[in-house]
Amino acid sequence: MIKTTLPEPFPGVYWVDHPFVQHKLTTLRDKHTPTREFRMLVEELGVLIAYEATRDFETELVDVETPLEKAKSPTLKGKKMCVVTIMRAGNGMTEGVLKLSPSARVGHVGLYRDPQTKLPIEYYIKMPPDLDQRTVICADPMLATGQSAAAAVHKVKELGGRDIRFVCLFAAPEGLQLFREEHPDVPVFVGVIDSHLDDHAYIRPGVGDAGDRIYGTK
Ligand SMILES: O=P(O)(O)OC[C@H]1O[C@H](OP(=O)(O)OP(=O)(O)O)[C@H](O)[C@@H]1O
Ligand SMILES: O=c1cc[nH]c(=O)[nH]1
Ligand SMILES: [Mg+2]
Repeated sequence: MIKTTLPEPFPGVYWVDHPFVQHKLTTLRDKHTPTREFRMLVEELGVLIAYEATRDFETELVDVETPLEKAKSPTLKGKKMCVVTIMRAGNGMTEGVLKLSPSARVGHVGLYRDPQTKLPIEYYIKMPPDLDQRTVICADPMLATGQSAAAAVHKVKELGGRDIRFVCLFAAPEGLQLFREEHPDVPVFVGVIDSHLDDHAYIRPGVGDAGDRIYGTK
């Protein structure tokens, strides 16, 4: 199980309450934040949330020679990672997660929410073959009803994923509950848990449509 010092508002849900994270999330909320800054912040927050989601990775001591002397110093212990990006909006966060671990493999799950049913429709899947040997970090900035996140993780499991974590920026309590019921084995690392979902299943107060704001499509 994940060891962390973070406060837990729900079992298995870890709130990244760092002041810089909270500050950047507030800038994202602002409807006046332009596309360029929005995209940049989502990427930065991808680094910061993934930083907490990987806190329990093991290290081992190796020999290193500094300019002054020989020393033993920790390195990551053979942990192989795969970042699974939930398109489209997940791509913004994934860029950040990859800054932390540039050699990670990347899997893609293409989903969009049907505006009527609010259910996710799958349009693309591509995963590396050895998912069972990797720690999988699924990234999507928005967890609203939780249906997209749950469907993406079902797909990852179907294709071999075992050690899975979910990283997001904004979550609704309803979505977190659904996700944890479907995937009690998958911890969630979240920037903020908002108040509720509105009649269109948008997170309130939220940020609006994250994909549209990252890519300037509205
Ligand atoms: O928890 P849910 O109710 O399933 O909603 C969350 C999903 O909605 C958004 O994607 P969207 O369908 O807008 O697709 P996009 O990323 O292509 O904009 C978001 O990025 C999540 O994937
Ligand atoms: O609030 C929401 C809900 C789903 N998708 C978004 O981008 N925002
Ligand atoms: Mg969208």
